[in-house]
Amino acid sequence: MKFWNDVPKVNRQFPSLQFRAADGSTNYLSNIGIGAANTPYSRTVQTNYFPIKSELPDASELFDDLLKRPSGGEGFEPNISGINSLLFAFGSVITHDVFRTKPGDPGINQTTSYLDLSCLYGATEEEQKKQRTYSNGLIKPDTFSDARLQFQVPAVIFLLITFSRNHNFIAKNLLSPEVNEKQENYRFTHVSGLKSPRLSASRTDELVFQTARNINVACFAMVVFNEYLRSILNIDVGGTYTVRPDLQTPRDASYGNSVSLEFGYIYRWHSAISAQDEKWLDGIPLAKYLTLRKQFLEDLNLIESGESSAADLEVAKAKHGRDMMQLLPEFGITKEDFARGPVCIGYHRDAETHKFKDEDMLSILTSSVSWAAGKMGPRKVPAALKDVEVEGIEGARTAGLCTLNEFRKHFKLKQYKSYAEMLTGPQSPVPDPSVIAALEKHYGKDGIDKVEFYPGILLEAIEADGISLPYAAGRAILSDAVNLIKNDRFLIYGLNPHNLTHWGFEYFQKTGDERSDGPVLKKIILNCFPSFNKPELAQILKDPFHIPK
Ligand code: HEM
Ligand SMILES: [Ca+2]
Repeated sequence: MKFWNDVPKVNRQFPSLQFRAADGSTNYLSNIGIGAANTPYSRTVQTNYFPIKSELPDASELFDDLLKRPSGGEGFEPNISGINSLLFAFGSVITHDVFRTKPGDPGINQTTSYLDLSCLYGATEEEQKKQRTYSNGLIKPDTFSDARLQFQVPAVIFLLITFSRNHNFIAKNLLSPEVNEKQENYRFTHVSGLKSPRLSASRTDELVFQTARNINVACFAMVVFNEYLRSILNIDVGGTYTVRPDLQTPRDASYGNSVSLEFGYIYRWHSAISAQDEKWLDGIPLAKYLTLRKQFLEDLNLIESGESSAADLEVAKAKHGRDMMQLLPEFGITKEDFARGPVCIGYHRDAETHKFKDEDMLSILTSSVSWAAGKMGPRKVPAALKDVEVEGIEGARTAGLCTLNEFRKHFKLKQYKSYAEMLTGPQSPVPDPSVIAALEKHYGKDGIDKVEFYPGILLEAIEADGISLPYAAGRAILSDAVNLIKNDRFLIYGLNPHNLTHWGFEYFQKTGDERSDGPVLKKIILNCFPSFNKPELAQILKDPFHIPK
């Protein structure tokens, strides 16, 4: 038995497969498709609740009565933990990295179930190609792949673009003489006459691109561990306690990861949107855009299912293009902006450099640090997101998700016996009678066991600790984070100097830089905006997801 156990029975490390596939496949070789883009979501909780769908509450009325934040700034209350809008902008980058529900088919995830910056690099080979320059491992400046994000608040886009700049910063460093020649023995280039590998220019590009991508994803993961998860758990961001799974023993698991439908709902944190971001949302014609997009995607589904022809595809694309062009002026976006890739509302790329202005990016990122995130709970979702939420509620029904009590049972939490119990918590010792009345209207007088997982998960009483999430969400989110990270072989085994180079191994870590005191996001921003690398900026970014005291 002793000898038998020495060799892992499912081999998890494969030195020649040190780069991620564009679509996330081959992360776990015993099941190469697990977590790949365009595969089914998994289900976490089994349900015994199969209601007649037509008898369920009307989703639009549910939103108006239970989810909608009173408008005009009245409904906003700050989150007591002092967290800011930037935390949720980063949260949005994370959630869109792992959830991209197929319109019209909520069981399918169109992106990779791994934290791999798929919103930046693309979630398929085809999408990735569009991001690359195919020269020296660089990607196209200041652009990103996932067009869903272009109608999000600018902080989300500027965070993603910071990681785009970080990629090119890394790629340039890998090819510098200090790294490529001195430290890595011409790992990336061929120099005739020297003992260096015979690499073509395209092989150099591929090696630098993929290595830079791995280092960039390591940086992203490090912000998740060092700043994001610590802020969520309310652990001192400057402290030494680590939540890095690759430093814990045993470094095991890696079954590959397939995110679940339920977690895609748990992470819909629209109720935390800041008052400033809510105001911004009210100023854009989001509903018009979503209607256009829905029509287009329905057309695409008909084509995919064989009900329409390839010629119809061209017609649908041309029509969508025309419709979008008409809408652009309302968003303040020019045709030139749009032609250069996904846009950022209110901001323009320079015609020559194709880059956003450093000042614009930093102004948004630093303002978001000082904007309070919202308190969660009933009636906290900005009205502008009504269509998104109605679609969400209906999608959860189509997918046959469980009830709130079934979800709680799975996570070994007590099952509620009444609406009052569900709404009572440290921050709401006396539940709001009008919320109870609305629940009775929709789910019946004693309908607690019928409250659907979604929107139920948004309505529960919120916790007093961490970032004051609703109870079940706060409990479950950690299970998801652990699986997401511990089942990714690149994060568990791949963060080493052999895969990432010695320079890269130092760069992604909190203490590997000359600014050893700081969080990783601060380091990245200071590196990517060198002319703004000043003590004032460093101070603002020291604890980037909390409002400065
Ligand atoms: C003002 C900011 C935001 C806007 C305008 C927005 C908008 C949207 C829209 C339009 C959708 C429908 C799916 C799609 O993207 O096409 C969506 C879904 C979603 N949102 Fe947001 N959102 C915002 C902030 C956030 C934040 C802060 C989070 C979490 C930290 C979040 C998490 C999600 C998740 C998990 C989904 C489901 C994604 C999927 O399954 O495809 N969103 N949001
Ligand atoms: Ca991903």
